[in-house]
Amino acid sequence: MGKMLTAVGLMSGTSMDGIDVALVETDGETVVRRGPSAGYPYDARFRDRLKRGLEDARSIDKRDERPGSLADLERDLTLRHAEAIRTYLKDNNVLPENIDVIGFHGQTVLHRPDEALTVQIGDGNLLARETGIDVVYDMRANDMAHGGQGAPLIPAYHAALARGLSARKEISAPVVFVNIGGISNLTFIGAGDELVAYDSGPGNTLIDQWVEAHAGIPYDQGGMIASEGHILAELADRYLSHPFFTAEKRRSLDRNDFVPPTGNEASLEDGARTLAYVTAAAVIRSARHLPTAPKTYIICGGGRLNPVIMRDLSSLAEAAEGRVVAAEALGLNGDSMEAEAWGYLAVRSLTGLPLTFPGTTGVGQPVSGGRLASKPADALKGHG
Ligand SMILES: Nc1ncnc2c1ncn2[C@@H]1O[C@H](COP(=O)(O)OP(=O)(O)OP(=O)(O)O)[C@@H](O)[C@H]1O
Ligand SMILES: CC(=O)N[C@H]1[C@@H]2OC[C@@H](O2)[C@@H](O)[C@@H]1O[C@H](C)C(=O)O
Repeated sequence: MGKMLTAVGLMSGTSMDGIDVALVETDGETVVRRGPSAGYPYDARFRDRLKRGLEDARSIDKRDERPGSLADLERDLTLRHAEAIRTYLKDNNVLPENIDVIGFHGQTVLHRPDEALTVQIGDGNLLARETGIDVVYDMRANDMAHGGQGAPLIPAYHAALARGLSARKEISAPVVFVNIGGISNLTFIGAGDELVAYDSGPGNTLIDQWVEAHAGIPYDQGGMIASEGHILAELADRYLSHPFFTAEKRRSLDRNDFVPPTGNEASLEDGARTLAYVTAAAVIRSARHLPTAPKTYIICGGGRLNPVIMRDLSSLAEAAEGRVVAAEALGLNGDSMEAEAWGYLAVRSLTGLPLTFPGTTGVGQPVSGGRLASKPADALKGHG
């Protein structure tokens, strides 16, 4: 076993709902301990600023450009991450000097894999100065520079978790991890640790945008709105016949690749119901491109908290002899898994281990990645 490091991962995902923080102890291969985790939600005003940031990012053609509001937003986003770290460490009685590295995802504001362009805002150097901890950030860029899609990156961590689960009797192989965040992605672990992963379709973003526009709320909590509606077959078919599902090659998704229905296409309830179905059916449809049909689907991400999505997923998976389990049923944490992954990947980056593989992002050969921002030489900064 290599040198054991303690890493804290920070994730601000495509749902733009807040910052997830989690701790892992790892040598970059084996995850020895998963520590405490926490979520720090963004307030509505900051979410609106992030949404404006996505608009401003549309004009970027070089990844270090920061047009419009983006420079200010990057700074404020980073300061919010620093605050999240401080609160997390204090609440969990962890001293900053006991953390070897922070894995910092930042916020994706633009993702155009066909143009080899992916932009995550987040200032690693500022975060290192603010926290007094080394930071590994910008972990998608090197994959793209080597011909990969730049996403998904979590599969290496899923593979490490799967190694720890292999003895569990309730799991039949092959296993697939499904992350239902803003966008959904899946990681298939086949015989001999074969790793195949890709984005699988819209996750919660369409539902979130729909209920925000029609009910002024950020998401359909507990699927309550969807459970009052009916699936509109024609609308569902329109989403599920998108060329994304039938294309020869798997590609990673940008938040704006799928757009919500227009206002008069459905009632609030029928829209939410149909989009929940689309989320589930997109996963199963994308799973058709896997080498063999999965027997166990392990569900992570916020979408697992929507029972309407989970019921649809279960019945669609059962029809193909698969079984759906939430991450918690296996002792995993479906909310903090991405943050854990970013901590794990930061340690892999420090040790030069690959973050991505031909089977996960389409990169030509396994590559490492990430940039290191070292903590200030004069050790810990005060927080004033
Ligand atoms: N209790 C709940 N009931 C229904 N849906 C929920 C619940 N809690 C969270 N969600 C959904 O999950 C979303 C957040 O999921 P998650 O935090 O996994 O996304 P993310 O990390 O931002 O996305 P990505 O994985 O695409 O980067 C919310 O926007 C919401 O739609
Ligand atoms: C470009 C980008 O930020 N992509 C995200 C997004 O959210 C889910 C899906 O699309 C996945 O490809 C990725 O995040 C996960 C955590 C990943 O890279 O593994």
